[in-house]
Amino acid sequence: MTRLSVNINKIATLRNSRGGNNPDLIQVAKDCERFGAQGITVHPRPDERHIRYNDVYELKKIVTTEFNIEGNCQEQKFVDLVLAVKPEQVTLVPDALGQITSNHGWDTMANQQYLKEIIAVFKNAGIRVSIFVDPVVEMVKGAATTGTDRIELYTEAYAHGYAANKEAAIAPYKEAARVAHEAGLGINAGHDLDLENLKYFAQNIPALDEVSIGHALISDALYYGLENTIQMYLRQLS
Ligand SMILES: CC(=O)[C@@H](O)[C@H](O)COP(=O)(O)O
Ligand SMILES: NCC(=O)COP(=O)(O)O
Repeated sequence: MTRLSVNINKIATLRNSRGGNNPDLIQVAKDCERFGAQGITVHPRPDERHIRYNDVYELKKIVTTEFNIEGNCQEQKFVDLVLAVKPEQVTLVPDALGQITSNHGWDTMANQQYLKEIIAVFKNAGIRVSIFVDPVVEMVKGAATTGTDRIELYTEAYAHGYAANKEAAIAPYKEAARVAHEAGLGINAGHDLDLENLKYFAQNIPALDEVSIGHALISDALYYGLENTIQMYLRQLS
């Protein structure tokens, strides 16, 4: 069954907006797990716009499901953080500094040697590695040469195309997932997944190990409450 990892970046966004500790990120993470989340995901960015590096150390003390840290491994501070915290999983995302959010996967062909080296560093530390890729067969094949344990399919294109033509939107992801599964790669997915598009995605990607969902889930929680929202998302995966 596909695991739901709740990305709590936007809880930190709200907290930081007033300078105090409300909402309490650590308590929210505990409650997300109590409400049924099967993982906690954070994405500490160099500008610490939401998740701060210190949050990651504090979260490590309390996360009891799976802790997934996403970020750009080309930043040494990120590498040092992950090796110090040793989460269950690190997801490598090739973000540039000024991006408003993550908006592309790795070029696994052009970065093959670099990825091989940095992935080995994390795997030698006992950390499962996932790398963020677009649903492009060549990029998935390139990922399979890097030693990564999993890929995370970048699902923005699917989410944006879903309403107009869900069959067309899912097609590249089905092919990318087929190639990944045949290559022995685990399959994660994330970005802009929500209550409308999640079930269809999971139904069409049978080997899907994990989805990490944040922006839409936290937004939905404003209306439905966090406990109810997490269970609504879990029902889309059951
Ligand atoms: C990698 C990805 O698609 C998201 O997990 C990303 O972490 C979202 O980052 P923001 O919450 O900063 O938009
Ligand atoms: N890896 C995707 C993630 O963690 C959350 O992305 P989003 O749901 O905030 O778009």
